Amino acid sequence: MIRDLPSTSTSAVSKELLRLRNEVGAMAMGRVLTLLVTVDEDQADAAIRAANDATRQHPARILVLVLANSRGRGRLDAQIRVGGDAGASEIVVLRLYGDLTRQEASVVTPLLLPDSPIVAWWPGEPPADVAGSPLGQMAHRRITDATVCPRPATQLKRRDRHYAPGDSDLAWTRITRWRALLAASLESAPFEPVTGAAVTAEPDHPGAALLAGWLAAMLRCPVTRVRSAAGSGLVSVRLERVSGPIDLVRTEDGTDTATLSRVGSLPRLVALHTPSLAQTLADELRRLDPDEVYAVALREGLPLVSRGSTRSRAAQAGDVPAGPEDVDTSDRASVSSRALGRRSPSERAADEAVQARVEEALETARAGEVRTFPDKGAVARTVVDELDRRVHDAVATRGQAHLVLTGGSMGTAVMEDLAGRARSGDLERAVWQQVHLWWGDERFVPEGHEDRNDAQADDAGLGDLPVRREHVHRVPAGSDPEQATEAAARYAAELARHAPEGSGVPELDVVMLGVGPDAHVASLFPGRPQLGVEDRTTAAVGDSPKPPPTRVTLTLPALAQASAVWLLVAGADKAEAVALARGTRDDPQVPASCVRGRHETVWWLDEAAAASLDQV
Ligand SMILES: O=C(O)[C@H](O)[C@@H](O)[C@H](O)[C@H](O)COP(=O)(O)O
Repeated sequence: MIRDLPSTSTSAVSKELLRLRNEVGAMAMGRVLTLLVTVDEDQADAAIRAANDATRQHPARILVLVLANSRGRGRLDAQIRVGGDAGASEIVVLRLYGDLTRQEASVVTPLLLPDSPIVAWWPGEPPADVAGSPLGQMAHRRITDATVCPRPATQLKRRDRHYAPGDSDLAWTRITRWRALLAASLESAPFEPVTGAAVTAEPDHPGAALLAGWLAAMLRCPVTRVRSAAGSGLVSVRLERVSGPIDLVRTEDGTDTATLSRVGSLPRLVALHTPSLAQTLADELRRLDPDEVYAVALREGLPLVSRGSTRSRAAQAGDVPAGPEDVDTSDRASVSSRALGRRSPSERAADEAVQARVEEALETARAGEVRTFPDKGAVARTVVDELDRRVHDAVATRGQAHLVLTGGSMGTAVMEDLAGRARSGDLERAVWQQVHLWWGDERFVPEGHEDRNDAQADDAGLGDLPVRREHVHRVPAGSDPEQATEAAARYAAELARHAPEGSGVPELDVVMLGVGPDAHVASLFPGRPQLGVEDRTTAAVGDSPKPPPTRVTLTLPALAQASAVWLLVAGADKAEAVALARGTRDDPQVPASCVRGRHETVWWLDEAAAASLDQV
């Protein structure tokens, strides 16, 4: 049934909806979500069809706001579709004219279903700040589609800059099958790390960019984007491993299949099931919780992806597959997704099962791995072993390394072990002379005062390290609490002086953090305002619950830029804090739950500090 309401009002539309509900029956009560669609006139029909098809599995009220001519008198033309081709949904098309085109939120508010989740979808170019837009602020989930926008790379940068939990993009949804196939390919022997990856696709392909970002975040290895010809879409992915590459290469015969080849097994043909717009949207509507893996791929992985060469040059160099492997195509008909028609629920469930395993692995990796040792000394020795390796890697690749030290007894234990190795000649001088040392926090007391973290490091043997004096970056000292803010600013300026263009801190290779019994890290204490600082790399602390009261600390944005965050914890008095921090995430009452490295987070624990972990 279709009911047209020209030059109407939202209250008239609301009344008509109610009348139709009674006329058409109780099915209207089965709505589980409100889908808000904002679209220009020329995309309206396609968007309505896709939204209607996508909600066949999720009965919804679909409010389609068509921004017609923004000039002239304000007017609202409405059309209500229920039953028949509207399937299990009810569709309300609202054509806005004049100044109404700038009042989307006030037009739709009276038509929202009470107590039902709201999903906003922009089939065309969305506002720059999606979550901050009037409709974005109303929605629990916000769906954009960089694929259909001009300059997709710019769109992804905006998605990152204005990201809020609940955002996702259909370019990401479309590569679900590629992600499932790649994840599955790593699920069987030989089990070995991926040492590098290359994603080949046409220039500015947002799905390829997000796929590359996901690989960079998940595999924590170098990932390169290789450019194929314009219009070639997403072409292939290569995962490099010691035993040989895994290649997923789309076939070029239009059957929506790919060849998956890996050392030790015959190349096989797999269906790609490239989803239609409606299927892609339906996939997105199945989940109302924030898609954190998308956020990781977009915000942490994508910035790590490097720009490679063209496909032909990379293929000549053997860095990417030249084309699909020769495979036995006799059973192609049974594999092509066109032959399969829509994916069977079991196949979709299988994909999702693999995705869930991969995402669980990713989440564990992001929460941080735990390494437990008999005692504090063993923790310190192993930390220094690994630290020396990281320093060598960083100096070998970038010519320098930046380490952030911690105070406390763990900080002292690490420094004592380092100094011992320096005195016995076990620290390679030429390498460690390129190392810069910083502190994660400092007590704001006079220079040389025994309470200072750097004074305790000096006492532990810092001067024996083959580190240049000018590379030891001490937080400015003082005694007047009023000067702590100025000291924090000077430390921030010193960090910025050694930072790459546009960043506030140097490329921090390893940040070491002690954890207090209250789960504080650096001088970020539970519930304190410094945890909320987003626009500075350092902050002054005036009333530390742990003496001395005045301090300077790195902030979470600074710590979050670290490649690796190592939490060094020993002692039974920390066991509860460790369990708490590992059992939650980004809780300002648990500062240790708010820090993680871009590539790695490791909890280095003695057995006493790990004692409560198995009870989480
Ligand atoms: O500035 C500080 O007060 C210390 O740096 C402190 O934050 C320390 O790192 C933790 O309390 C863990 O101490 P332990 O290393 O002794 O466990």
